[in-house]
Amino acid sequence: MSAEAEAKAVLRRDALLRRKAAHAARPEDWCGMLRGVLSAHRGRPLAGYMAIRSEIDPRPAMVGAAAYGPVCVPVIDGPEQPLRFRAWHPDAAMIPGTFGAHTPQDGDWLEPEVLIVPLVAFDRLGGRLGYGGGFYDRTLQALRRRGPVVAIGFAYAAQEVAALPQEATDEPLDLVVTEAGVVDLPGRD
Ligand SMILES: Nc1nc2c(c(=O)[nH]1)N(C=O)[C@@H](CNc1ccc(C(=O)N[C@@H](CCC(=O)O)C(=O)O)cc1)CN2
Ligand SMILES: Nc1ncnc2c1ncn2[C@@H]1O[C@H](COP(=O)(O)OP(=O)(O)OP(=O)(O)O)[C@@H](O)[C@H]1O
Repeated sequence: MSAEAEAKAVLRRDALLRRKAAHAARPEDWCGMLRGVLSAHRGRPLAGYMAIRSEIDPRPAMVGAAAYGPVCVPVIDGPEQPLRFRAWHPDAAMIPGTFGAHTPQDGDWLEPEVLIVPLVAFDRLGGRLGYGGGFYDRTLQALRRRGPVVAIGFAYAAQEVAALPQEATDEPLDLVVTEAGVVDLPGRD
């Protein structure tokens, strides 16, 4: 393991503990800020996600967005493969997917232009730490080669860390939204 990967493993453990505590505290309106940000992107194909464990739940914002345009959620194609995205709507039949996140039982495959990205930790440069599969890095790299995308990290404010170690394959977030507001990313303005 590289030094960066080892440092990430330590940060991941600590950030997951803070995420758990934030999730257990059940903030009253955790999704209003995300809804506000997404209102600027109405009608564009949007990828959400089905929350697992203590992830902050974007579903209320996805339900809102589904009234204006296509919404999809990630499906794992295989290890070391970019994610694929299947159309989702509030009544879609869901089945358990790899690693526990639910995925639509059937439906069209979509290419999102706006993505709500789950994460374990973020920093103020748009750095993101996930579960370590590299899925979103590969996915954002592939999507950005094809056209402009907006990657919106969604997290509890408690998941912020001072600085994440950067690996060459890390794909930055364009924006980070928490239950408390839009995080200022000075390095990305
Ligand atoms: N809600 C949600 N959906 C998502 C993701 C996510 O982070 N959150 N993903 C984002 O990529 C993909 C799923 N990727 C995941 C990859 C690993 C683990 C996981 O639990 N890993 C174990 C270690 C597994 C191992 O090493 O064998 C762990 O962290 O304990 C979870 C999700 C696609 N869908
Ligand atoms: N585009 C890529 N091409 C090849 N390898 C990659 C790519 N993106 C990531 N990886 C590999 O995947 C490993 C895991 O990446 P990282 O720790 O950044 O995952 P993560 O962003 O935390 O996970 P996830 O996105 O699945 O939630 C990296 O160490 C890297 O070797």
